[in-house]
Amino acid sequence: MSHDTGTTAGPAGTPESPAPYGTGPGSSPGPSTRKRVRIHHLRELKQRGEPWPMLTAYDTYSARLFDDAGIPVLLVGDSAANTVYGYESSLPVTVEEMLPLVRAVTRSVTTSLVVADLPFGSYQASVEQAVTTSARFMKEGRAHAVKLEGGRRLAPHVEAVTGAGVPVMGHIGFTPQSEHNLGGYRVQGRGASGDALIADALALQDAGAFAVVMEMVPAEIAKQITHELHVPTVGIGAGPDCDAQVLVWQDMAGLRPGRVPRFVKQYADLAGTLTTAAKAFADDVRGGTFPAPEHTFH
Ligand SMILES: Nc1nc(=O)c2c([nH]1)NC[C@@H]1CN(c3ccc(C(=O)N[C@@H](CCC(=O)O)C(=O)O)cc3)CN21
Ligand SMILES: CC(C)C(=O)C(=O)O
Ligand SMILES: [Mg+2]
Repeated sequence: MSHDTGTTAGPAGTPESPAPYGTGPGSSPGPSTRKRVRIHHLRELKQRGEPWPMLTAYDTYSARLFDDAGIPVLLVGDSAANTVYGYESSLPVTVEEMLPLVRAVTRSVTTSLVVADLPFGSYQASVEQAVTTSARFMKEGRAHAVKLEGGRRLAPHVEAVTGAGVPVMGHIGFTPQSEHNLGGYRVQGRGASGDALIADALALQDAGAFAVVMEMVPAEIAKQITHELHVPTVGIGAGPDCDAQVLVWQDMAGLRPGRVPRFVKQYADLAGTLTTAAKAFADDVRGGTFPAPEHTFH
């Protein structure tokens, strides 16, 4: 049985109720004219063949900027383990560390749909644990949806969480929380394992997932899965044929120090900009030119 019509997406979208986004590249309608992005809008974009962007966000200023820039979906990723907390991998981050970030982002947006990434160990143990943790992210974090990693084995969890009224985004391919089981940061679904990946994607859709992230998957497999699913696919290192693309914002904006994965495109050099600004501030303070009269109260 398919649960994909969902109970949380509201009335089905019609051609007469266009999505708040999807008016072409570079479109950025003003905040006052935009309504909250809903799951049915994302499916309408898929039906129209219009790719959409997703970015991570972990704090208020970035969330407000991306909301105003017309990014329809923001993910409070467990990549916060790396980008916020400085852990070596995403495994150590906890629900207690993620919840305040989710709350900060949902408090800051008017339009973007906010997805909370469930951290490692907070949902795998049982369907009950998955429902309980998801409810915390909705109730305390005010998220609009949750995301969890895993394929067929997690289908019962996805079905239970969806049944509880919480939209679920799946995540297959390279799933960072399973790094040690997968043998490191490697492309998944090459050769014969491509069939397993297709089965995973279909199982998540049948369990009620409203979208499926595919990370580090060969482009041909990602294209096939995208055509077979009626819910949107979101690629990260999964080629150009996914319905949507996601990047970690500090990777995309060049804030992350050091080498970035092959799937990242850097659209800015925030690391260079911030370093230059910090050095200029330090020089001004040391040289006695800051604060100037205009920064001073009398
Ligand atoms: N800042 C950040 N960006 C991410 O994309 C990200 C996180 N953090 N944290 C959680 C996971 C970890 N992810 C990662 C991290 C590293 C590679 C990586 O090093 N990939 C290499 C090797 C590929 C291979 O061996 O085939 C690459 O060049 O893409 C990939 C995904 C994706 N997620
Ligand atoms: C990269 C995305 C898909 C993610 O799971 C994260 O940021 O944690
Ligand atoms: Mg994640």
